[in-house]
Amino acid sequence: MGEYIEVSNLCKDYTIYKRRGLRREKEIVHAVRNISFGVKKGEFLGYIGPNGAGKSTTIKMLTGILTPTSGEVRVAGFCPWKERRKYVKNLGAIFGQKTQMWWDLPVKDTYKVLKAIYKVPEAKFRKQLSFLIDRLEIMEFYEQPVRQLSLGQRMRAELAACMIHDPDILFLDEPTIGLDVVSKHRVLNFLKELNAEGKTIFLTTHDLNDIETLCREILIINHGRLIYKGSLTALKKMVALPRLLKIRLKEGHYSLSQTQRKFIEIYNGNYNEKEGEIVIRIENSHKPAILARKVLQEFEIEDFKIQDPGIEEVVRDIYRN
Ligand SMILES: Nc1ncnc2c1ncn2[C@@H]1O[C@H](COP(=O)(O)OP(=O)(O)OP(=O)(O)O)[C@@H](O)[C@H]1O
Repeated sequence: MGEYIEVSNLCKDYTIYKRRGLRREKEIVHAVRNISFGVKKGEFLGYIGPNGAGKSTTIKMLTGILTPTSGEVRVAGFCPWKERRKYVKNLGAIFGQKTQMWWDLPVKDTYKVLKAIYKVPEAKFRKQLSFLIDRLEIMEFYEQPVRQLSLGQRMRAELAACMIHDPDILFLDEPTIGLDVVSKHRVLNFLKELNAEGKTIFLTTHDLNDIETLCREILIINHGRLIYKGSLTALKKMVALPRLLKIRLKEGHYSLSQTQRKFIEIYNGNYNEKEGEIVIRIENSHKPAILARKVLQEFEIEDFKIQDPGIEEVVRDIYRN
């Protein structure tokens, strides 16, 4: 195939034990079920799916932390769990929920330890470190122990840590979790820059706006199965959800008459009385112009707009199937 990341028929089962009265019963959880896909070098791939879909399990197998129940994976020519030693030189990984840094060490010492672990030559280390410090604005907390950092600072420090050895591939499992707008912006810009320079990035996140900003390709996983691979634009076309008509009522007209309520009901709309906002899905059977005219006759309107469904809605619709 010649893909940079090649995954074929990948499966992972976990065995769990559940108590049933006095007996302990064995149960198999099929976390990843027969997944196959390929990723090209330099791609920025978004790996998304609802809670418990199997995202982290997949990333753990791709980074060699977990051995699959069956199936094959090749990343940059390596089998991650069999050739982990050699493989990690090419690899940077972040698991947003856990830190990979040493809690009591100052940030700068963490980087020195990593330099030694990855045997990074001094000159290369200095160059890479100054690049990371600059882009991720690390200087302000460089001397502080990791445990004193804010979440946003820690995530930036963490991102730098996984890149000390300048790897070609990054696996990022929720790298923007809990970040404020400013920190997040910084991290996303940095990832964009890395990708533009040729790094292959595999990103997992629940933040679909991040995906929309960054990823050309997405994979969607649900109940351990791959249910979509392709571009976001193609996905939106495929799902083709109806557009939304959003109507804001004039202040003082938020409490609706019987007829107005009936109107909303007929069009299967929703009404938020606190905001004075009506939302109606424009189904194919509706003629938008006629619908708009009727709305204008029926309500005292401040403003209205027609919106395409956002990525959130498109993906939610896919998860449902
Ligand atoms: N160590 C484990 N032992 C048993 N079951 C597990 C283990 N790790 C994960 N699972 C189960 O496997 C399934 C997939 O979990 P996984 O963590 O891969 O999902 P996820 O898509 O990353 O979810 P989230 O978005 O919530 O992080 C879930 O049903 C989960 O309960």
